[in-house]
Amino acid sequence: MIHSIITDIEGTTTPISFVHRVLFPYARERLAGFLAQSPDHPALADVPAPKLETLLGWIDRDEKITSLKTIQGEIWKQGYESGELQGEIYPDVPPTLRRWARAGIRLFVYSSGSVPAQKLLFGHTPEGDLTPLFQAYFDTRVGQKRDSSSYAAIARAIGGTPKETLFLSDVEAELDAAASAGLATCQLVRPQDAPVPSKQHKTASDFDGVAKAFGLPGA
Ligand SMILES: CSCCC(=O)C(=O)COP(=O)(O)O
Ligand SMILES: [Mg+2]
Repeated sequence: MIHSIITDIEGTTTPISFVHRVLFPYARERLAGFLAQSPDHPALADVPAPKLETLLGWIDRDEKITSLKTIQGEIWKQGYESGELQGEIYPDVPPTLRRWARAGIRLFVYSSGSVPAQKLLFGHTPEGDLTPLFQAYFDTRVGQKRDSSSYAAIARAIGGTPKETLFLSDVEAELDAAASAGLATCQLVRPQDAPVPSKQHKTASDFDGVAKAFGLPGA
């Protein structure tokens, strides 16, 4: 019986194209301005000089480095607050999350994006503010998403039994790490994002498929 669900963002609730073609370029284009305006921002302390080139390289290699994720989140904040950015969510996600929350299932987010960036994305969707649906948010400060210790730490933080906690992601290595920590897992195989379907984990093409696979409230 699943009592808690932890969801990834990119490729799971949100198209990969939105992250790579909208969010990342938005931050990349404004990075030099951010460095000029906030040279003493604490997240820059861990960035080796030359800072602009280092950060641009990290973005280009899609490095999941906490200081980069913090800085991207700071830049996206201006975009969400001005209305230039709106968080893209797959249409099956909001109604299914609402059904699960109404059934008493506790909902959490774990993404490489910073917690403030996660809240901005779910707080500014075409369906309105989805943040009240989630009990807590986790990012790389808890550990990297391919390390099983990250899932063990999240499971301890949220309480309950790991096997009654379901982790949703499109990335098999993340699901392997979560399964090693004893969590139930399901791979989202979104046709638009074209991931390689796992042979080790249950798969679903949308959140309603997750509901069917685990006997949860669905459409
Ligand atoms: C918080 S939205 C931006 C997502 C992001 O920066 C990222 O690197 C995607 O990571 P995920 O762990 O959600 O695949
Ligand atoms: Mg993902």
